[in-house]
Amino acid sequence: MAAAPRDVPRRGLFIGGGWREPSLGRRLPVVNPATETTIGDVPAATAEDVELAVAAAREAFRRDGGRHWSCASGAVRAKFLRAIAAKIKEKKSDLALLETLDSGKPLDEANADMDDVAACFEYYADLAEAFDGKQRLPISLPMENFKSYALKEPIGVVGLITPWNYPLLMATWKVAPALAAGCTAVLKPSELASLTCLELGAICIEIGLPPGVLNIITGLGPEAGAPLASHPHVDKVAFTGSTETGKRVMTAAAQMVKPVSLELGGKSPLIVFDDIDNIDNAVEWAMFGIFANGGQVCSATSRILVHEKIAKQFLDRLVAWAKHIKISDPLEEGCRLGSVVSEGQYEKIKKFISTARNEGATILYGGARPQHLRRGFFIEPTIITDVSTSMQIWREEVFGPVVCVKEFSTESEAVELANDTHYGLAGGVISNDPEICERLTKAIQAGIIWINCSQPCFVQAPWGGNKRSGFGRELGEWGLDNYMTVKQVTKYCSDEPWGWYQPPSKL
Ligand SMILES: NC(=O)C1=CN([C@@H]2O[C@H](COP(=O)(O)OP(=O)(O)OC[C@H]3O[C@@H](n4cnc5c(N)ncnc54)[C@H](O)[C@@H]3O)[C@@H](O)[C@H]2O)C=CC1
Ligand SMILES: N=C(N)NCCCC(=O)O
Ligand code: NA
Repeated sequence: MAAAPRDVPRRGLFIGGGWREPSLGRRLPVVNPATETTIGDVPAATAEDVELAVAAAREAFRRDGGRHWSCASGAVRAKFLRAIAAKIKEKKSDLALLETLDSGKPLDEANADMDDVAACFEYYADLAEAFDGKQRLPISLPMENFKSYALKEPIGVVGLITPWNYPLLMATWKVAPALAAGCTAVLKPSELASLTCLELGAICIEIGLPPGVLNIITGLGPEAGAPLASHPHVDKVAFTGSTETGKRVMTAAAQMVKPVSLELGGKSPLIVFDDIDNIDNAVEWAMFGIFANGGQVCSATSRILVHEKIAKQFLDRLVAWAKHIKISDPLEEGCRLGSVVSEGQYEKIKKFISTARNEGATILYGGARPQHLRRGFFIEPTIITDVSTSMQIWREEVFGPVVCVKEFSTESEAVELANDTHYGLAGGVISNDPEICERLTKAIQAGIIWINCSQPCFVQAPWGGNKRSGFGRELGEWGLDNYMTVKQVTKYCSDEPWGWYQPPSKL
């Protein structure tokens, strides 16, 4: 069922509008995690290539005084963004297939991701267009001799470093607003899943994006990501990934006083109250919150807090539903749980499960490789109970299909448990009582709150976290602001002298 290697295009680095072999000539294998087979390779960029990519982006930013890109009207840039969206739609099934082969995610999910990718390019095309009309809004001042307005300008050359869980979608969340704003960019996708990002390079060629506006360099974090984060000619870095790497990126950027936005890990809570009418609806959202994309979602609701009155019933239903999930080769029809992304991630998840067991938690369901799958990095949906707040499984991000469940008896206990984490990306509340929902919305320390659901994601709404989940917001209008700088313009509009100093005395 796996595609033969010939189905995976062989690409170079995408720099200055064309393909380029990496300076050191090295390539990295592409592994299909569902079959453990090598299906192709991608170039491994190093500092020399980063240098070339940043230079190409800089040249594109300034070319002809920015007339064709950075200073062009939003409508000009919107045209290119719409052309990219149209190509994504045209190539949707090929792109989704590559995404699945590279990452192990169910094909249905990869298809949905491609819809989201196209929608994101379209959304930022609309914002780019609307933006021109919103520029130079006057600022009211207390002195009528002065007139002032704010000019939003593209921040410059941006470095975009992205993860493997939604490879093309996470890149798009950055590329689309950055380009809409008039920035030029160097994208560094994750070495664990780079194929679809390289195909975005092919699309840029097809639609005639001006050379250097977007550059795409695949390679390892320390070799290709680090020199990008620390580069003196990169004006801003936007990063999504682990909290550890986020700290490194921020440290590197700090040396140049370079702004960063960081979308990092999470350990998000989903709180289920006992007033609900339909336990199965709650269970389904709880499942979607942790088993979609194999739980490899930064906002996964990986800690379920359930009211003690319904805990037994909830867990019985959760196990019943979990047993029913189709776990298979991700290309198989109806698959709902594919493999995790890599052997490293597989080993890491298994270690989390064994540590939970050793620390005294109960593996209520799952916890192992499914018996019918002999190859591939598959892990059963895993439900863990008897969890205490000092356990690793309560505290650390697993990034796999593993959820821990804890009971609570009062609302204030639920809030305390929900906030008992260094992270603050998302949180969910399932309750029939609007007042409970309202109180919890305020009480949960997180950047995203879901009420009676978990994980829906809309390009129009802000996305990002607090605490050690990072800062800055992607998507919506906020996503555009990430790539803009605000310039104050103030004009003195009077013929009268300012009158602060005494004029030199006349003879
Ligand atoms: N919050 C999220 O969205 C994600 C969280 N993770 C978590 O992180 C763990 C480790 O996964 P990784 O793939 O290693 O994530 P990572 O955070 O190291 O990788 C994210 C991106 O950063 C790049 N990178 C790595 N080191 C860098 C450096 N020193 N400077 C600049 N860029 C660098 C990587 O090449 C990749 O493009 C996972 O097990 C998971 O728990 C992983 C991916 C996404
Ligand atoms: N597209 C959906 N459903 N979710 C996106 C999650 C992005 C993240 O893990 O940061
Ligand atoms: Na891969």
